[in-house]
Amino acid sequence: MSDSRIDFLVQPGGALVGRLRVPGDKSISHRSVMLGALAEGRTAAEGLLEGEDVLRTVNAFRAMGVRVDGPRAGHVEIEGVGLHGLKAPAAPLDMGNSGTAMRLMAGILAGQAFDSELVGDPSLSKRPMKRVAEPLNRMGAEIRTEEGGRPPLRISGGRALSAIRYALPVPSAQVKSALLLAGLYAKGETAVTEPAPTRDHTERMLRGFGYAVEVSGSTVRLSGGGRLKACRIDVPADISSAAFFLVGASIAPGADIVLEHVGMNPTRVGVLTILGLMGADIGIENARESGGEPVADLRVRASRLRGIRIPPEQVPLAIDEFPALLVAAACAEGETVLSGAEELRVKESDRIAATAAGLRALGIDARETPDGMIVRGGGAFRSGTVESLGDHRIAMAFAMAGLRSQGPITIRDCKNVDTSFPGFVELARRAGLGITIRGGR
Ligand SMILES: O=C(O)C1=C[C@@H](OP(=O)(O)O)[C@@H](O)[C@H](O)C1
Ligand SMILES: C=C(OP(=O)(O)O)C(=O)O
Repeated sequence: MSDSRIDFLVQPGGALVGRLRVPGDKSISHRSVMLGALAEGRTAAEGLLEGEDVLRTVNAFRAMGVRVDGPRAGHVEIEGVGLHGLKAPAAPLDMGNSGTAMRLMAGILAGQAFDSELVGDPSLSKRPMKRVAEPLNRMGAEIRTEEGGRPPLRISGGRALSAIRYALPVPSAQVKSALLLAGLYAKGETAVTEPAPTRDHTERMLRGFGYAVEVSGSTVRLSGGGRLKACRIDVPADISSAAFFLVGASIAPGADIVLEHVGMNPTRVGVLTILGLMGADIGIENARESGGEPVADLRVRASRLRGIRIPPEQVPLAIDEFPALLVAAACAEGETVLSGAEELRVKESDRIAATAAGLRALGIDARETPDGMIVRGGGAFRSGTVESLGDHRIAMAFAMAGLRSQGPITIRDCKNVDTSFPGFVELARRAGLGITIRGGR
């Protein structure tokens, strides 16, 4: 987590070939550590993501007295302290770049007997937190934000929480999860209704830890006062990390890769649906169930993509994949229209603005709209420099553009790739991308 900047330099051409496994799912990894810490007994997980975001979650629990062995080579063991066994941290808990860590931790900390504070890096410090603070305060928590609902979050302990029924104003698995986690500490039944399906890893994993969770239609319910029992977890490869290779192999002439053990949770496969509509050639092999989550190997071969109107209902199911999908759109014949995706403006960067600017820097006709983008594709990228704005997904998406570029591409400020995908450069290079790291500015 050094301050030195790095850039990526990507040479034009190449193809992606071979078999590879991308690192563990970030959403599932955060939740494994959180529920493992709050459970009774020793939880063991395999395939955990050792990205900086997840390490922030690990360190936060260590600072609250939880023993965590590892992670090493994806293996971690957590000595759970039970729902009421956390200790007051001596200093603010630093969630780094991670929105998931900050919002889910807010739900957990709202139910503790001690005061706490959640802080983040400059990117996280700009992101909206009222979306969790407001409903948690309605449950009886006392969470104060900075001006404009931004971090830090100052959480007063010792409040008795009562369950609420809450309709999420925006589709957000992070807000849903924060409320469910606070609901473990609340008197009565917490009910969260979503306007559209979002990732359901919290619901699945709570059940894996022996906690009763009821799902009917778009509403999730649980009652406070139960216990979590330690379990074993197998974390699948992250489909959001696989997405870069799904796009890269689709746009690179001659590409043929297999991505192994990819998480195929139905609330996460929007990227496959959207690429499928664009004409991508993705085969699903060896579909199986592993530790409560569906997984499969994905075989991807180069294909001619066509522009589409992205169905708005797919947006929450592919929410982190749009930087990569829009790079694919730039290589597709005709126009691609993304709408209903205003949430992209409040991620690690404004991903609509950052992706449109990056595409234009590489000679592509990309027009921003308030809630999406219109991209005219079909040609190749030209040589240029893309500002990632410190956003890991912007950096990795534009690295793949090199596969269809007429000249080298420089991508600036890429060190945050380590938040979600440590080893990206090595893995991409081994698969055939001409990518190197430059000590930046
Ligand atoms: O719950 C999660 O693990 C996540 C939910 C999504 O955020 P929102 O809930 O803000 O949409 C996603 O963008 C993020 O990368 C991970
Ligand atoms: C939005 C993301 O993560 P987070 O909200 O956890 O920072 C992401 O990984 O793309």
